[in-house]
Amino acid sequence: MTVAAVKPAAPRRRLRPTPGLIAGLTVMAALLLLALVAPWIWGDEAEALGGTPYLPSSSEHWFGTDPQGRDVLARTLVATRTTLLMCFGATAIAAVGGIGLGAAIWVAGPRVREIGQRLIDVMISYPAVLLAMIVAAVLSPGAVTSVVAIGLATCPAFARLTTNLAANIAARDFVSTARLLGVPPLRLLRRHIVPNIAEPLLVLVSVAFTVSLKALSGLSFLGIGVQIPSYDWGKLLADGLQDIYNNPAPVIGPSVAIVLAGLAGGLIGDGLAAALSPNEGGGRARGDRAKVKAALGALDASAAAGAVAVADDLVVSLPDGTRLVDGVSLSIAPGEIVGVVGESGSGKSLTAMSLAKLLPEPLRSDAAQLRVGDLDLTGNPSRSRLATEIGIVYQDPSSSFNPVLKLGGQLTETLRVHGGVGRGEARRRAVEQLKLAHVTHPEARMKQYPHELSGGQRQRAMIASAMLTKPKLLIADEPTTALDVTVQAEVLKLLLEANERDGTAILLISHDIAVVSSVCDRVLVMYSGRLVEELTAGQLRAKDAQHPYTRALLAATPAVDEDTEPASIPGRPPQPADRPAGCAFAPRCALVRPVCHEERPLLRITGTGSRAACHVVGEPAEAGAPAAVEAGAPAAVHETSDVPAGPVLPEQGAAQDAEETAR
Ligand SMILES: Nc1ncnc2c1ncn2[C@@H]1O[C@H](COP(=O)(O)OP(=O)(O)OP(=O)(O)O)[C@@H](O)[C@H]1O
Repeated sequence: MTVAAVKPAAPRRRLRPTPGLIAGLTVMAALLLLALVAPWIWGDEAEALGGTPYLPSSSEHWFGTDPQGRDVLARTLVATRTTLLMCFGATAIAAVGGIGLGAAIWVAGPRVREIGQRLIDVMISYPAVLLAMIVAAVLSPGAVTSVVAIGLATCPAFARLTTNLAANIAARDFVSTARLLGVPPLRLLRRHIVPNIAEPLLVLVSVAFTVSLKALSGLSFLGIGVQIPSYDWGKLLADGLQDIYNNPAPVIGPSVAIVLAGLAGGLIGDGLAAALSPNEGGGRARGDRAKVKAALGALDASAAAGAVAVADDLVVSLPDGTRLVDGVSLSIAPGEIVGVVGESGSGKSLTAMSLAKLLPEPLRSDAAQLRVGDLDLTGNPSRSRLATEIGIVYQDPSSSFNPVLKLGGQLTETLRVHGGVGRGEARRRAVEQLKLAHVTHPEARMKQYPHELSGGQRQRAMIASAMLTKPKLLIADEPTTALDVTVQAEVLKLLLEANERDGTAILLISHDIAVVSSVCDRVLVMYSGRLVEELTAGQLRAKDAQHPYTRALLAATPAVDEDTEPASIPGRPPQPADRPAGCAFAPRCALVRPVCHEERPLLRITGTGSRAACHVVGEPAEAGAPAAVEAGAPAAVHETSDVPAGPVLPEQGAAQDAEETAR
């Protein structure tokens, strides 16, 4: 599997500075300049004693004088340095500590993560200033104590945002791919998670600056912040308050300064949030569904010796024992293209992800046998072998690649990390694969970010990436669903080319019966986490399906070359937790018998050579019994013979193909 990247790079995003951002940055730059020069220019004036205390505003002292007769304007300007230094210090502690804490919680296992998140929630529910006041009161009051206290009190906000954003990014396809590549958690965090959550964290930094400013000024105002002879704006505000009813001038200077700095922080935060919007780019062309069919032809079934992938009695379950995939057995021969169809939630993706050992937490898989080649997936298989022997193409090309890394690095990483291939050779092979995948300007693409490619080009690049190590098994999970139909046809053609060229077996998951029946050799039909029928693509094309569910699916598929209206399947599949004891399809099946509610039907070879899990298939049709579906239903159901549960061996699949050919 070939995806993740080598060198983190700054995201190439279209920065659209808003007037607010420009204003905020300008004010902040002016304040920073002031912080730099004010102590040199007005330092002496600000410290000079001997003046008249509590002087009102005058041309000599714009904001009057303080209780010691010092010029308040000069002191306000000089206090800029201390105030900003404290704010930046507290913000840095909050950001570094909070992001570190959030990252540590995310990297830790699910149990620690849950406890950590609860603790953060509790910490956040206490106001930061209150927390800081307690810390400042317990330790001796002073500038450093206040900075540490406010920094620590703001940490939980960063920690919570980090864990939430990390969890969000961790669910993305490119992170799954990196996990498949065996990237350790810390590296995953540094390379794939942090760069992708940097923008919202940056916005939080500016918010934290404003929060720190208010909190630190508040602590100094209350007398538990900066202590004499040091002073910040909060301390100046407290000094001015002593005679505010007679002489309000001294509070104006520090008040204006606090408002200005707070406003600058807020404007920068809002401006950054608005300006840093990613450019997904790429419009979609229009097309015609018929071209999908026209562009594609069926392939001959592979007749190789040993299965390249086997799942025997695969169960994927939730921690409470609910079975999301319930006893699926399948096998894929080398070079074979096996399709998996079924309604949404039928367990297609979880079955496929089990074969890549990429189940999301907290799901677990159990199987009598689960392997790809000789790689036993029930244990702890070599990550390196997993990465090179299994390729994955995801549904959404926009989330398949890490958006902040250039394609070149992402394409070459597996070869370099797991194949021991040098940088130059890895790039050469990546460019070659891009060419094979008909990616335009492959050399230039290597230097581009994913968002600079159209959806179709990205999916081609994804296929090139997945094929770089010449995997034994390529899992394509709805690879065309997010694409326009004309691009769909080209992408499917690419998969076929890769299959023909390298003999890679493909597990193709799709909602679209037309797609699987034109591309695949064999098709598995899933319903409610179970395999209900297994038939050849030829049988599917001929609408020679046996299971009432498959026939209903066929009838519900709109045909471009027929006038018949597609028939919808009444009802909905059961939730995995409410799956009925007998046949899961029974509540929706027009051919249902009492036995269907009581006994789970086993997969049995039918008279046509397919395998169907149905009590009714093979039984003589009852007089007057309603057809399962109006359209696409065969004239009669065929005889069946029981077969033991377990994966269909390649020989069995080949026998079915031979049988079909003979017919
Ligand atoms: N991480 C998860 N936690 C809990 N339940 C899950 C999780 N992932 C999937 N499921 C549930 O498992 C069942 C099978 O999901 P799966 O994604 O395999 O279905 P699917 O056939 O691939 O559906 P779709 O075509 O919509 O992708 C569904 O009921 C789904 O809600």
